[in-house]
Amino acid sequence: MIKSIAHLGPKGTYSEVATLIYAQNLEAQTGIETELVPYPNIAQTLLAVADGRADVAVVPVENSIQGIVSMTLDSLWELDGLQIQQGLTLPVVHNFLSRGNSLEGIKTVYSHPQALAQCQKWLDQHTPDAKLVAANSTTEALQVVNHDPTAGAIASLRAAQLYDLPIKEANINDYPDNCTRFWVVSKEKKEDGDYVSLGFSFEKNKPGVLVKPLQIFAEHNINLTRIESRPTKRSLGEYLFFIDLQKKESKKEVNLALSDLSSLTKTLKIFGNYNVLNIDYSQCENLPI
Ligand SMILES: O=C(O)C(=O)Cc1ccccc1
Repeated sequence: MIKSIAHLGPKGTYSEVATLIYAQNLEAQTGIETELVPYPNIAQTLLAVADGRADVAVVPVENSIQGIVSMTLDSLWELDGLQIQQGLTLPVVHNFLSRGNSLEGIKTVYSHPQALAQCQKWLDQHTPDAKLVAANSTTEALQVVNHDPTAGAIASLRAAQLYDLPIKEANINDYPDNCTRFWVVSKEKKEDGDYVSLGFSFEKNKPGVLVKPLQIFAEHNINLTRIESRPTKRSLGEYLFFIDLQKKESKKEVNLALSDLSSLTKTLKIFGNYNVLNIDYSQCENLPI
């Protein structure tokens, strides 16, 4: 039974928005109330599930403009036993919040690195001389912004409402249709779902080492929807590989491919079988304050 849900905080983050919607859907299905618990960064959010303090965690994993959230993949690899239960795709609409009178007076802009990067063109055009300060989340620095009229932040509509901060400019994304994929993670093993996410490492990275794994998926007619490499942190040039694949029609083929893959790799971790819920932006506008 899910009672405690960990998410990247403080309140008002896009992670909290995704978590609130997930919790609303869960409570509608089970009738059980849940408690949302904010954590200061993604690693601690996932650790809370790994060590049993929370039942599930909701963490960002990929953005349509900036790609992967590396801390999520790195933490999932390092923490054993975590399984993806569900994917959530959230439309992300960034706003520029500040108490300052004009954009010309802005000297510092705070936000999560992904949010800063997703609005880089807007920042270059409107606050070119401001110092950009990366924070653990879009809302970590809102107390500072609330007391310094030369400071601004990139954050959600919900954050503006929660911290009573004026929106100087709304929807400053560099590209329309900005979406972030979140994973709902717990210790429960799940066998069904249209998607599978996995990670693997080799004894030694040598030329062509990736050819055989890719051949295995091709021979089993399996569609890979994402492939990423991440440093092993052991030595420069040594990589881990993360793959998302679609399992829709070929559950048997996927299981055969994963069996073939396990004989090629030093470590193979299946992070889960899951489905993805696409959240409509209208669901983000009427959340409880
Ligand atoms: O910091 C937040 O609000 C998060 O939830 C991480 C994030 C940052 C930017 C886009 C999507 C998620």
